[in-house]
Amino acid sequence: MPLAAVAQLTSSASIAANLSAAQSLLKRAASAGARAVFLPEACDFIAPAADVPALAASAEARSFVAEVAKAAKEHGVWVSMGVHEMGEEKRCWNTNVLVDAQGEVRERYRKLHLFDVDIAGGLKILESGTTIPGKQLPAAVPSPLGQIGLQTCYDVRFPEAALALRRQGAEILTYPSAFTVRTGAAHWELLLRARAVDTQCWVLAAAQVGAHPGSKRVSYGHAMIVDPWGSVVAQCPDTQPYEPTFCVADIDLTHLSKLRAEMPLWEQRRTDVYAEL
Ligand SMILES: O=C(O)CNC(=O)[C@H](CS)NC(=O)CCC(=O)C(=O)O
Repeated sequence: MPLAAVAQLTSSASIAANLSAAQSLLKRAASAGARAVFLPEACDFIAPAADVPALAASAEARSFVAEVAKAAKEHGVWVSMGVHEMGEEKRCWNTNVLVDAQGEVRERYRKLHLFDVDIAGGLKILESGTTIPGKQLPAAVPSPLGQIGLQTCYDVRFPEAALALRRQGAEILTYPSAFTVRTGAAHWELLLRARAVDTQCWVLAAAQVGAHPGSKRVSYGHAMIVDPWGSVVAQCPDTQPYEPTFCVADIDLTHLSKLRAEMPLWEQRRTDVYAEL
């Protein structure tokens, strides 16, 4: 059974430092036997909104995916990574890039749902200030682990997208994330387990953790792997000081097929009564 590694780390505004953290995680995960490594959202950099356009346009940011892809090839692992992809008018796409073990980009998913919230108690983030929303939901990508459906962070709150991915074949859903501490404490595990149970998919959720140097942001962490029954089968430690780390699980598709046969949700939907989502 193929082993998946799901990472947890603390990105800063230094793209070079973040690249070296990613490279070393790939090396460690590959030597632990992982066939694929899942890096969090914004693993190229996390910086104050005002600095995002210049950082995203920098040479280091533009070569980040190619450098990680080189490491993927060197270590023979697939990689999913969340990065800033420079777009138009000083805004970027928030993209989950999937690279195969030959270092070839297999898919780029641009985050559909942007985190524009103003929650009483202080949490105000306007992701659309720096980010262009994606327009497409690419089909799941066949991989040695199974069919991978790409999502990102806040997307986990929109079950329609997860159901659409399952409908066209996903067996694994990825949610590279940088959840806030407040919303994470309330909803992170609940949402990930709910999406696993709704779709009967494996859920791989890499996460940013802790205080990001050079920015006011603090991320919730708790990177985890949820099986299609909704059990949390692996989780990264929450002990401080945070170090780049990963958790692993065997991605068992026999377990998934058995579950889908025992509880055939997709044959039981009453789309004669309500609209298919
Ligand atoms: O902006 C970057 O550099 C990286 N992107 C993020 O951190 C994004 C947008 S601000 N974070 C989330 O979507 C958190 C969602 C969340 O916390 C929730 O749904 O509760």
